Amino acid sequence: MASSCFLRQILFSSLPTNLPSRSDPLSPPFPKNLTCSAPSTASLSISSIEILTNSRRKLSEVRSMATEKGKQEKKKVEIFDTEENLAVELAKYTADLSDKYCKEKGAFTVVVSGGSLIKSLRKLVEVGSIDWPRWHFFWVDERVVPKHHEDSNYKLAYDAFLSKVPIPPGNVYAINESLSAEAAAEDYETCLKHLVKTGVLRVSESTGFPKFDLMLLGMGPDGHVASLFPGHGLCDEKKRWVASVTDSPKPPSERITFTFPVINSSACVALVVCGSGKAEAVEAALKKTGDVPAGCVSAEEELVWFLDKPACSKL
Ligand SMILES: O=C1O[C@H](COP(=O)(O)O)[C@@H](O)[C@H](O)[C@H]1O
Repeated sequence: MASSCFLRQILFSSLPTNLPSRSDPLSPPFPKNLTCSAPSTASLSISSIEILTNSRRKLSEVRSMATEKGKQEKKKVEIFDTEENLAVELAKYTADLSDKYCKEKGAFTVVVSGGSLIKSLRKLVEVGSIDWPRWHFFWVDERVVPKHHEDSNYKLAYDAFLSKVPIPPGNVYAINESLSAEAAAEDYETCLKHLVKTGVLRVSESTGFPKFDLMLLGMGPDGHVASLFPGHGLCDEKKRWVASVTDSPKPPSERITFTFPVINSSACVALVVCGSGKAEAVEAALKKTGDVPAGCVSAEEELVWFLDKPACSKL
């Protein structure tokens, strides 16, 4: 396949001259002082990115350098001609992982964000072979609003997805929105700890944080993931599994969010980003032209960026 492919290589260590550099005045005003609290074994040093094109899509694959433990995490960037194609491939990717984990361990633990990701999951409900009763469904972040509120990530997922598939209600872990943000975060963390004890949720051997099978994440135009915003101190959280936010720059201000150590202990992470409005943040995350939370995301086994063409227009 590679022979019929267009191949382009970008070396992260020496950026192409036609692309804005870190100090370029046209670069987005992303903070430069963000540090990530990824577990030590997930600390990565990206060496290069290869972009391959076939008739249907571009496929780029980033191989990270070895982690401290010598294990190689696989990074891929998949670029699709249209959001429709992206949605089809995202459904296949998720269904394949569901199949693998349901066979291997009898359950599939899946985490979703809110936002535009949910629309891109629409093709999943059409996949006939998924063993839905074995799914356990979580949110990487949630707004502290009633479940019927327009801002609720639960409502978004329920209306578009959960109401259409037979995941047992007992396997859907929504937050207790009657609590304060702080108490709701504690409550969710307690729930995760209980699921670890009962064997529903495994724990990463290298980090001690819960290890979800798949995390499906969106990214905001400012490069935020979950409710971890650029320059916010929570990006540095090292101990808590779930944290509260009371000063979210994007309304509503009260939220709860998984922390980076939890996100980055996942077996697989799919970062799904569409639209030209996010191209600068994609560039910042992948080419390190700015410090954005999305650039701190990693996975223990595989991280895949699903991008449409407008979102990768600055790569
Ligand atoms: O506030 C949030 O925003 C992000 C990104 O949303 P998008 O609509 O720009 O894709 C989302 O991933 C997060 O879950 C949500 O709470």
